[in-house]
Amino acid sequence: MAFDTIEEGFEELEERFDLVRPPHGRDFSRQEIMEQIASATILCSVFDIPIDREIIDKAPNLKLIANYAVGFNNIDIEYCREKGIAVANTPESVIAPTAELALALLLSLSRRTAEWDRTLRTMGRDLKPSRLDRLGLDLLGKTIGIVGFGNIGRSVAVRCQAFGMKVLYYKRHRLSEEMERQLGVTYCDLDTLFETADVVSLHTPLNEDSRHLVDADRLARMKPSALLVNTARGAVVDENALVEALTSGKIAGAALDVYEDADKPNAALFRLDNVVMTPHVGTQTYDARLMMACELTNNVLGFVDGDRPVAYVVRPA
Ligand SMILES: NC(=O)C1=CN([C@@H]2O[C@H](COP(=O)(O)OP(=O)(O)OC[C@H]3O[C@@H](n4cnc5c(N)ncnc54)[C@H](O)[C@@H]3O)[C@@H](O)[C@H]2O)C=CC1
Ligand SMILES: O=C(O)C(=O)[C@H](O)COP(=O)(O)O
Repeated sequence: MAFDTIEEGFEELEERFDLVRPPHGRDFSRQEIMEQIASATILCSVFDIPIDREIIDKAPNLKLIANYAVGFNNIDIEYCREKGIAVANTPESVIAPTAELALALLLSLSRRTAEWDRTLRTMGRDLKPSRLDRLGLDLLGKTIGIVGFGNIGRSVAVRCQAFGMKVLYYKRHRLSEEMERQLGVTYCDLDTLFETADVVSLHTPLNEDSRHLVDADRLARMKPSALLVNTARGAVVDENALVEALTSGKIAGAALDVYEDADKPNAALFRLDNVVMTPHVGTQTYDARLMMACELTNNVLGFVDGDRPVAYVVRPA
């Protein structure tokens, strides 16, 4: 699939609206948005540019913010409510790709594929591992604890069950026992989850309850053999505490797609071999990009025409 095919997802927007787009291959900067937004009624936003009061106040005609992401921690939701600005996101298209990346990272960490790749490239054909070098971890029979059991968390659960893992989950509002039975998952409180799981995978949005949900105390509760996977948002984890836990052997490893400081990894992480890292690429697939474009377009058209469901985070006033 080529990039042009992804563009098809935005075609109806191009046809219907006076669309102001950034140059091919990059996003508008914050400054550019501030300069161009004065007459806009609809803003299509991306997760890494905060849509805060300062930007919103520059757009007196703004009626809808259509986020090109499911996570909306980049948007001042309360201020949108106050101003009667609707907000929509793209929940459907990100589920499978993000769940797949969580599994890709977990497998890379548990089987040390990134380490082996680096070593093999360095040593070349001379590499002949001894039978006890860099032993990995089987997932079969292990327990995964999923924190935040929404669309992506559940999708990760199903994939882990296919690997023969037991699934514990935590979310703020427990599922019914019948639903837990159907899904084959067990609810437990956060501390028990961190103490019991062989793998902890994070899938909460970033909100006031989840900021630093994984702190020094929770990391200290984990088994020394346990692995942490974060494809949610960087600030769900206290990254300094994580570096300490990884360095001191409190936990065995971490697989990270997101980072606390504007998605830039703490420099210490680069020196740790028990860490696998990707640069926030949960939805970096052709399929996801096309679907996200279609979902965003659908939200905008549904808002304007009122003829189809829209994935609202904040409904129109
Ligand atoms: N790495 C990447 O590229 C991507 C990251 N994400 C992140 O994943 C997050 C989850 O996405 P979805 O599963 O689609 O969202 P969702 O809304 O379907 O599920 C979120 C779940 O977390 C629970 N939750 C909310 N606050 C919580 C808290 N403080 N403590 C514990 N549980 C809490 C909710 O009850 C719900 O079960 C997004 O908000 C986004 O930040 C999403 C897509 C791509
Ligand atoms: O959906 C979310 O939430 C995400 O984190 C995004 O999928 C990230 O998407 P891009 O901004 O990388 O397009």
